Amino acid sequence: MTVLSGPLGAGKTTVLNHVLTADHGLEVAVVVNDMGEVNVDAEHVAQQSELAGDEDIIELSNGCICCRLRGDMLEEVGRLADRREFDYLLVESSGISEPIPVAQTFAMGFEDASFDPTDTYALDTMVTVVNAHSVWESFDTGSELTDGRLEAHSGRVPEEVLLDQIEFCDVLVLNKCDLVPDDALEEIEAVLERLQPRAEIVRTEFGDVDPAEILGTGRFDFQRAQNSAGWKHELQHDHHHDPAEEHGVTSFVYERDRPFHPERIAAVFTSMPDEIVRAKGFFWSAGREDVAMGLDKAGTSVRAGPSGQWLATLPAAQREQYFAARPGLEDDWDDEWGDRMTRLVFIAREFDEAGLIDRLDDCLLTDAELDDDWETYADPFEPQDRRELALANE
Ligand SMILES: Nc1nc2c(ncn2[C@@H]2O[C@H](COP(=O)(O)OP(=O)(O)OP(=O)(O)O)[C@@H](O)[C@H]2O)c(=O)[nH]1
Repeated sequence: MTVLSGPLGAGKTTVLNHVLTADHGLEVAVVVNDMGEVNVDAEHVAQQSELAGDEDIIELSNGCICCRLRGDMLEEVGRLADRREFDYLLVESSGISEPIPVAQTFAMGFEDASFDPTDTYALDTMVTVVNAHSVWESFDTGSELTDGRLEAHSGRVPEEVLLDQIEFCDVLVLNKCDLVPDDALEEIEAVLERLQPRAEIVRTEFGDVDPAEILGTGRFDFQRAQNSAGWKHELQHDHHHDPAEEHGVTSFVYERDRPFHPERIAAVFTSMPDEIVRAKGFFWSAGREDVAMGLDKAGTSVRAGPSGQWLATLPAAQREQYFAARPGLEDDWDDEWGDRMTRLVFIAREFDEAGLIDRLDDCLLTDAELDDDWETYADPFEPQDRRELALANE
């Protein structure tokens, strides 16, 4: 089976229709998840598809298959498998579906569901369809990557969901290429490659993808997909390399073991230039030695705040387990501060890297400030009891 993800209007249904009517010799069943009251998408698919009789298309409306409808989705595809013979299942997720739980549901099943998909289905390819035109416009004008037409979902903004969809997939279909000049397409692809180095990128107009690019590719692997985000790649590999720039797209890791002044760093985070398409990682904010702060910038949306634990705050026995599991971890240990430090990845286009590094360095505590009582600093980040925090969309 193949799952199609991507924001509203990117062209998922167009791709689906193209594949259903293409000549690939496979009998394809379809699941469409639409958030609307009326399932417009499924009607649309049914009209266009020669294969489609009533029973070929399952509609799941009024909920999202990444959360509320996980169990319903499995039960429906279970019934489908009992009822009919077909070769391949195509799932079109709603624009706001987060791809990881959807993939998890199919690859591993879901506790509350009576149907175990792993007996019948094999998740083969996670495809994300992106709208080349809206990405291009966002580069030009600094507007949102998603053309703002998605609703927020589980507290997240559309651009965060889109970044998840890009970072967790096997194939990226860059659709609506007819609306964008060729040289712009190269830059868009260069950014997508930075965000997601592992995915195959396929350019399409009106969803005219070769079915072999998205059906039966054998590309999906849960572990690999989960680790394939460009920012993870940067964090986990040589931090100090200077990759060749392609079309002005750079990525770099900022690493320091001195804490930030909370107000100064918050000011920088809320005013990061639009050229920074993605930023991710953790940082040390003076006065918050109890918690690792996280930074998450997806397009124009920025969040920063408490997001994880320093190993230094764990009981010694538990910490030893981490050391045992991750050789090298102990080497960076500071006698006084343990693993508290900052490590942030930035992926940006046409961008003054040295300028940003200077701005970040200006946020580090000065030698004099190191002697301050950091607890007295005003803290612009959300309180501890809320994991996700708040600089969103200022
Ligand atoms: N110019 C242009 N228009 C396209 C292309 N692909 C799709 N469209 C149009 O874009 C609109 C949205 O396409 P859909 O396939 O419905 O998008 P979707 O991702 O399924 O959107 P939802 O189902 O609403 O979430 C339709 O009017 C399509 O005709 C393309 O490559 N170029």
